[in-house]
Amino acid sequence: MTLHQNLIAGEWVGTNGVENINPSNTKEVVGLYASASADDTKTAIAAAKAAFPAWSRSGILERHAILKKTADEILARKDEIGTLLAREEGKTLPEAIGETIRAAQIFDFFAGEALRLAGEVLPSARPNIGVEITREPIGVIGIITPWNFPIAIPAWKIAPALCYGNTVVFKPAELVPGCSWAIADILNRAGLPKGVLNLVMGKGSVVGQAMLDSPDLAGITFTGSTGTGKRVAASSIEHNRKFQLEMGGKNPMVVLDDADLTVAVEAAANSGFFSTGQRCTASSRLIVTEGIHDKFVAALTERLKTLVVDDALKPGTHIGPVVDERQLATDTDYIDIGRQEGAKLAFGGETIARDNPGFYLQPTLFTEATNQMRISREEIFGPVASVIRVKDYDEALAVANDTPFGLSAGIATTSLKHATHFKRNSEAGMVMVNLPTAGVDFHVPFGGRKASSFGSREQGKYANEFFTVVKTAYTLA
Ligand SMILES: NC(=O)C1=CN([C@@H]2O[C@H](COP(=O)(O)OP(=O)(O)OC[C@H]3O[C@@H](n4cnc5c(N)ncnc54)[C@H](OP(=O)(O)O)[C@@H]3O)[C@@H](O)[C@H]2O)C=CC1
Ligand SMILES: O=C(O)CCC(=O)C(=O)O
Repeated sequence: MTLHQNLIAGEWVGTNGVENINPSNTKEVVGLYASASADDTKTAIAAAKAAFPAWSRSGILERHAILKKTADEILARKDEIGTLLAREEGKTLPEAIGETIRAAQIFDFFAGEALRLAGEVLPSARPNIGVEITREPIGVIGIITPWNFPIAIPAWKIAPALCYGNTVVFKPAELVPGCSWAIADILNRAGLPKGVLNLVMGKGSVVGQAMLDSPDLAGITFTGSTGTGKRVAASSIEHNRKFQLEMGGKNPMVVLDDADLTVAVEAAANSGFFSTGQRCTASSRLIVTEGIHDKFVAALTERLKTLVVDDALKPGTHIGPVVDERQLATDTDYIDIGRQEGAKLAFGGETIARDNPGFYLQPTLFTEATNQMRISREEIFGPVASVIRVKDYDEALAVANDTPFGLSAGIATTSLKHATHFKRNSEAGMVMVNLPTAGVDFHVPFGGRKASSFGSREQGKYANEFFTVVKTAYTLA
């Protein structure tokens, strides 16, 4: 089997490989991917540092052309890369192709942004002096990504980093190196100069830790668990560098008495269970007012019965497998915790055997949950959601905001008054009205509040707040 190597200083290197396993069929090896050492990581950081002066002064047409070429190739290969994504992560093929198209759109967007780099010229408060305000790249950026969006999250960190003139050391999650290798290969062939993007696949405890320990990274952008996020924060404070964290969510979906039942059920099914619930924007807290509660639970349960859990590549599959054995154990542990806490198991709760050995779990719905239970407070990251019954809108809003997290929040209602009030008063970074809590656009800001996020927003033009630093220059005329 071909070994997919790391890209360090423009060379493909690495001899030892790790098997990338398909969670839909654990007998299938998707590919063999190199595993970098701490020393390889230091070499990659040194290469990025050496490449920074030239890349930071590169022309905007060069940056535009490379990002555009990358977007075009990803789009042209969407079926092939989408299939790879589905095989390595387990989301269904339509979801995986959709994510691949989104990655292409992100590269395309930042190809355009490279042509729109701008500053400001202001008169000084003093006569005969001009003031220029510009944004400069910050240096070498460390990018650490999770397994749940193997191409979109790398794209939305790499594309702006390069667009604004930074160089990159990129460590994807060891579980899903395939799509990241494909991006590095495409960017390399699109003409990115040596050392500007370095791919270091390998373990978080080795490669990721070597990045955290380096004094030469000017910034780290991270998406993943709260625990690792805190390590990124602590090491960044120690090394005086910028950092940006996207971590967990415990996103509420409020359903009011006046909701359109079909809209509410579709939004809840999508938020809670599509992509196997493995989205930081997933909703696992369905907060439902008394008048619609029983009808909503009955309709959602009927909807869950129609969802097919099977191999990610099989036509007709709605929910693919859980990503690996460890995450499956987390999910089933939480299902046990929910039962012990006294929530009522309304649907699912069991692992399922399919033709191929894989990590298949029924979509699982609890009712009679309270917002104090652990299943309502901790991120599960699987296809498990609970219904919390509330009296009215005011209580629903209070429960929705009563969480350590603040990434996304949804409401299903036909009341303009409640929708407007919820948009203003939800303590989340992203609010959805009559839409799932997950599934965001590629060109607008993404991020949360409280324990969900730290630092400036990702995506869209707001990405420049992290990837650049402002300079104010005064000139005597
Ligand atoms: N907000 C989100 O989008 C996500 C949230 N999560 C949450 O996190 C839980 C655990 O998932 P998990 O994959 O373990 O998340 P992690 O935070 O461990 O992984 C995220 C990234 O950090 C890397 N990493 C791990 N340890 C270190 C370290 N010491 N220094 C630097 N980098 C490191 C990982 O590498 P490697 O994988 O190679 O070890 C991976 O690339 C999930 O159940 C879910 O609750 C998970 C993924 C995404
Ligand atoms: O909801 C989405 O489309 C994005 C979610 C996401 O980025 C995540 O789960 O990490």
